Amino acid sequence: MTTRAGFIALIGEPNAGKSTLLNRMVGAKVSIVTHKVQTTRARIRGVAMEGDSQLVFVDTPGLFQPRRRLDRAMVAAAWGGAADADIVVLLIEANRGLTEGVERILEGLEGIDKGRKVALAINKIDRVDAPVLLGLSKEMNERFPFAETFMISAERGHGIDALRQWLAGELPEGPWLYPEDQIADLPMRMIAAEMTREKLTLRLHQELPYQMTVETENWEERKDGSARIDQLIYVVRDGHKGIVLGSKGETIKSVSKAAREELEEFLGRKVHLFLQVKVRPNWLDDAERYTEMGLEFKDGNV
Ligand SMILES: Nc1nc2c(ncn2[C@@H]2O[C@H](COP(=O)(O)OP(=O)(O)OP(=O)(O)O)[C@@H](O)[C@H]2O)c(=O)[nH]1
Repeated sequence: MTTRAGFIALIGEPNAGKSTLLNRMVGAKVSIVTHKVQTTRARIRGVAMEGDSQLVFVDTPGLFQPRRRLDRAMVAAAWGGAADADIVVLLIEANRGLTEGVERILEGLEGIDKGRKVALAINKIDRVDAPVLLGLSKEMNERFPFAETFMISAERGHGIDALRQWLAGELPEGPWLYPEDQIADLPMRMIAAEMTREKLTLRLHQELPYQMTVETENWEERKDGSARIDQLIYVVRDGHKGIVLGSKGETIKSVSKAAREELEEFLGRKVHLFLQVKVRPNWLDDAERYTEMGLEFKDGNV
């Protein structure tokens, strides 16, 4: 059996339908997966199997906020995430066409490695007539050398199978990146920890490397419908603690706010999030905890 596996970066303007498409592609199994292959540049949004191919979808947050200096770094990281992927899928809205935002993305795509396959998926085809759609497809393909064009409706499920099958066939040959039994939804506590870890990584960019972990220590459902979540952030050195806290606790405060907001959106209710930073010098050696976190340890990298 020849297996294939690889990363697919799904990019597009806000509201293009990325989440809807992801849900379609990976079915009920949209999961936030923590793994050694997790990069700081892209986050893993879900894993799908198609025949003998494993499709790992990544998301590149930050393509659209290049205002402040930090944000520019995030945008650069986001493009790095797309460049790391085996295939990039640009999702656009049929009813909006080649907007300024799409144009900006195309300019970004021109900057990444020419060998990378970029597919175009025109979404929301239920909103336009065929001639408009064909015109847009032509215009887009004249503007950029897409490897393939798909016309889909993520919401209604049209064209999704064709896209998934094409992706499966285009991924490089190689072993699966995730054991099959890991492609299930992660427990909520782990997802919550991963959200905080992601916010930390985004906020700290490259200042703080992989040697940091977040664990959900306590989860309390409150009578008013909200949840109280306590998490511990483990760093390996004393010096890292200061970086995570930031001056006057600014960094941890903004991380906490961002993570809380995402959790509230995810859970659909109010969340009280409490973060604490602890130094645990030898956590890398602690195989048991590692397994608990769903991580694998290999060659000194996480
Ligand atoms: N008519 C129509 N609406 C769609 C289709 N796919 C997605 N939508 C709608 O478009 C809106 C945005 O979809 P999302 O999946 O949240 O878009 P997104 O790209 O993840 O958005 P951000 O999270 O803001 O980046 C939602 O209201 C969807 O229901 C489609 O095929 N047809």
